[in-house]
Amino acid sequence: MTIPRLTDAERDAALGALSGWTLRADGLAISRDFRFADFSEAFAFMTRVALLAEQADHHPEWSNVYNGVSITLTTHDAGGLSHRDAAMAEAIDRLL
Ligand SMILES: C[C@H](O)[C@H](O)[C@H]1CNC2=NC(N)=NC(=O)C2=N1
Repeated sequence: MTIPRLTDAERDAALGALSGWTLRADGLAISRDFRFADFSEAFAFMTRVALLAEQADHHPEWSNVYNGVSITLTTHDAGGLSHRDAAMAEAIDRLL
């Protein structure tokens, strides 16, 4: 399935509406690092993100070390950022 990439203006608007997310140097992904009290809280968050991802059929690139979770969002089907990344970032932030 082909999904359109955000234009530079759309990307800047999307980033402006998010807090804590940064654009990767190549402009093709956004990332945010999360920190929790302990592993249990971090993994509970990951579980909730996983359920969101399945619902949206849009999946994060992520890693976890103890109480930290790093998430990168990009749209493989678009070869860069799409509205799906912005929507997923907003949905993830609403879990906090
Ligand atoms: C077939 C299925 O809809 C696609 O492969 C979905 C699944 N999850 C996805 N997740 C992400 N991050 N990008 C995609 O392009 C993507 N595509």
